[in-house]
Amino acid sequence: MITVTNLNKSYRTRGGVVPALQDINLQIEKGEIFGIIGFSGAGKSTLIRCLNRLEEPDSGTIAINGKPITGLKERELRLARRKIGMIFQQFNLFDSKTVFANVAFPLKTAGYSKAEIERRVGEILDLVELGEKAGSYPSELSGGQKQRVGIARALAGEPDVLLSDEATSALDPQTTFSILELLGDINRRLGLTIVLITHEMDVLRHICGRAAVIEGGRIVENVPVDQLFSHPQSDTAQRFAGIFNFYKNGYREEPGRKEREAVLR
Ligand SMILES: Nc1ncnc2c1ncn2[C@@H]1O[C@H](COP(=O)(O)OP(=O)(O)OP(=O)(O)O)[C@@H](O)[C@H]1O
Repeated sequence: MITVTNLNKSYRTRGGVVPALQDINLQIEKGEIFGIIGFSGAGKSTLIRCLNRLEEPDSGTIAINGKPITGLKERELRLARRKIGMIFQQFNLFDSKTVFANVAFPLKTAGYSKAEIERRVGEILDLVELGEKAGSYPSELSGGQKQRVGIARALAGEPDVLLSDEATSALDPQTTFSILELLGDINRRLGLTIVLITHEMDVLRHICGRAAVIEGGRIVENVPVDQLFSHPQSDTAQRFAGIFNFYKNGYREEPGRKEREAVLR
């Protein structure tokens, strides 16, 4: 379970202080797939990056399975982060390393034995159906395959939580669907808690049970996804749901998916 209490975060820039998150309170249950939506600049990435302290909160607390993340010293934080996997829109793979070496990397730095690394990487590559690509380099893979490597690397250390920062935004609809299927499957098989930022209502509807809507650094809605579509309350949710329903009801031949996403950004 992830518990966020009274979280605040602002950025200090040359132009002044930018409040990015204000008084965030959130509870995400173990094994849940939890969505975060909001327009560009709303604070989604800041929130998800605070969960593993890639961004340092100004105040408030975050606990994962009862263990506080905030307040940990450097070394303890490094250990805690091993149980929090993360995947990114641009995959963030090492281009000069093979698929095997990319997935093995976090295990090596965590001090796993060579035999254990061989076993674990083999297992996890099979799980993401990339067993035959172990010796390939990222440049030899499709976008969907690269993201599968990203997922495998994030899962290698057997995390409790997977954070996904727009992991499917760079992928075509069919590949997006296959990555979502994979995440859903991993969630079911491993009981992994997944926190997922998305701009795509299709993604939210397909995989998330509950979602928070962020507006101007504040959570303005935190409800089951069905409710977000049927009874959107916030301005953001109404616009997301409205645009989604507009296209769903037979206007698909108008602008394409990319234009739709542009509208949502
Ligand atoms: N490193 C930074 N320095 C200064 N301001 C920042 C920084 N990162 C984010 N911000 C500001 O904080 C606010 C929230 O940004 P954040 O990236 O969390 O939004 P987002 O909802 O993830 O947006 P997007 O969908 O465009 O990625 C914005 O006003 C943004 O300009």
